[in-house]
Amino acid sequence: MTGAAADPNSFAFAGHVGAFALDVAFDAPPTGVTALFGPSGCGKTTVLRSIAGLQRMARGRVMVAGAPWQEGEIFVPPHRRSVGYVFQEASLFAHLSVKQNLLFGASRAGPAGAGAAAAFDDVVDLLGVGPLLGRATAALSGGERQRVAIGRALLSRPSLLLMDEPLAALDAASKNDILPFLERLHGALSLPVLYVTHDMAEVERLADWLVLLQAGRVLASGPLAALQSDPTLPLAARRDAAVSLEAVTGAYDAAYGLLALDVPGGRFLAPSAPAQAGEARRISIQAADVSLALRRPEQSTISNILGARIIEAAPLGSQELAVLVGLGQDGAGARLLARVTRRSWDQLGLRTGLPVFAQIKGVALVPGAR
Ligand SMILES: Nc1ncnc2c1ncn2[C@@H]1O[C@H](COP(=O)(O)OP(=O)(O)OP(=O)(O)O)[C@@H](O)[C@H]1O
Repeated sequence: MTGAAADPNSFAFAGHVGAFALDVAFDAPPTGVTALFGPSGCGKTTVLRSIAGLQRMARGRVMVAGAPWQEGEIFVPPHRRSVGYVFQEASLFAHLSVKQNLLFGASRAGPAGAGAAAAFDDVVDLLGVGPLLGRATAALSGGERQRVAIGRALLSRPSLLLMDEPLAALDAASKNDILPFLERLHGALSLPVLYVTHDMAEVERLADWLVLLQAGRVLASGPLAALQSDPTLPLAARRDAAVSLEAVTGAYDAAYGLLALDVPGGRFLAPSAPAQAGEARRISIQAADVSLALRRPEQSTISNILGARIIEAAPLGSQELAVLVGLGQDGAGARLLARVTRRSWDQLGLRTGLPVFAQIKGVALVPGAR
């Protein structure tokens, strides 16, 4: 369970809550968003509560930034753990204004000083809550309440931010309002965030690292793209199975509104608003939009046709396969999933190690700057 070299965060719990058995162990990188993803009832909230010390499992180990919060006889009580906790429903103090709610968070961070004042302004800016400071919390929308709750959690200067489905209670419009703030947060914070969700679109927009949970166990954990592209994991069987890749923008073709996006081993073209070259952008490619050919197709309407090599395949039911390909002649580039029928697999004689051409029908730019 050793992760990144610098102060990895590691978590392990085993025990029961009522009849539910939990047995998990995973690491999270020192900064960035780790999504805990899995079906309802798989234990996501129980894991967060155990990390916060609100739940004590029979066995547990919690290391945050190199400090033991739980290990053997050590059990740091919840109020001594440096966590910010954001819940599905923002629990703000109704008798306090927005500013007073935020200051309450800051008061938990220790003595106020110049640094604390700067942090207050930064957090207010980051979350766009400046215009709300004088308001009563009853006068806020759901999305605004969540932004204040996140701000309050951040101002307590936590070593770890826990977010339990912070968008689940919001309607689609409020969700879309708040996602850009979360994305900004992602870029600006140098602390680890554990983010519980069962919405894959949120994972794709916000997460760098993924922990897949199922029935109280960890199915897999690792970098987002590595888990998304693993044809043997349940993610690959979803109709919306997709791989997120970190691309760098190239030239913009204004005549056709197409942006070049470079990834290791290949270049994609995607419809886009004008963009500068040399910017990091996350792109998403759905497995259902990737097909494979033995020869480079000519006279195709598909403009993204890249040389690749088959790395691995796994059955999806009885009629289809999830096929992992690596871009480039040697297959060492970025990895994509292709959903192909068993019939095509047999008729083309596809197999591991075979060079192919991947035809990619749709390349989506994931919203939000990376
Ligand atoms: N206090 C409790 N007593 C008994 N069982 C509990 C308790 N808390 C949780 N459970 C059970 O433990 C299991 C895991 O619950 P948990 O809330 O961690 O799941 P989850 O993955 O967060 O689910 P959801 O996505 O629906 O929020 C569930 O079966 C739940 O019913």
